[in-house]
Amino acid sequence: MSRTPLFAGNWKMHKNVKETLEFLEDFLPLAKDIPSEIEIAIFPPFTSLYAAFEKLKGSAIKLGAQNMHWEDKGAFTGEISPPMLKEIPCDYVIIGHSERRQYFAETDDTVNKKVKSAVKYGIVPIICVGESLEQREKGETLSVVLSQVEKAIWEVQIEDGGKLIFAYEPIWAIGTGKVALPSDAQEVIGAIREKLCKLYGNVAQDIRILYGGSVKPDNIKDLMAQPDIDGALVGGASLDAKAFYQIATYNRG
Ligand SMILES: O=C(CO)COP(=O)(O)O
Repeated sequence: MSRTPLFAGNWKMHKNVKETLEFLEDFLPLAKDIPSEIEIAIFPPFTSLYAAFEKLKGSAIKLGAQNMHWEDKGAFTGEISPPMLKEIPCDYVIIGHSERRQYFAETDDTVNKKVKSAVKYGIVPIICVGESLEQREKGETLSVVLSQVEKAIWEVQIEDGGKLIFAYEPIWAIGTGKVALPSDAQEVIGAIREKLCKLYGNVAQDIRILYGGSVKPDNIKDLMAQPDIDGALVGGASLDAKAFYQIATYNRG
């Protein structure tokens, strides 16, 4: 079993090119100190990706995009294709973030198309799933999340667990300061892993599953203590170099 902890910074619609470079000026010297058995990735807006790539040369920090189209080219005004991300190059792409499902009409079907396309192009998708507050209060969390998982990877074949990453992000925990209880996050993430084991067999033991939703330096340690949580997809706190560094080095004293 090999699941390298991953701390992924989803910057959302924050940081232009100048601000991206300023962040990296601060973060790169700190990151030198992060042990190699921990992986860090940042997800700037599309317009900052290439500048980030240039600045990251020679460092171990990975780069990803926040979304993409599933087709490789065509008349899709405003969209970005997988080969365009490969060209930068991006290692990862976030697929199906709840903000895209909520505000940009992303469905389980388009998520599935994007996951298939990412796997085909060798960009590792970070597939986001998570329930709303209403669904949690109605006791529907596991059925909602497991259905999202199953539909996202419908007819997706993988030969090793490194090809897919999931992020469990309860919608009510995103940007609210209300982090999930580590035991609740473990319950859902453990159930996701069980589902993946049924679908993929042993390979699923190598699929990383992250937690996301109000992750901060002061709550990461308890989350990482859970057996199935393999890292975090961090929003707000990843915009600050010091806070993101503190999250990645959570196990120091
Ligand atoms: O949506 C998130 C990461 O994708 C989480 O955002 P916050 O960490 O700001 O709650």
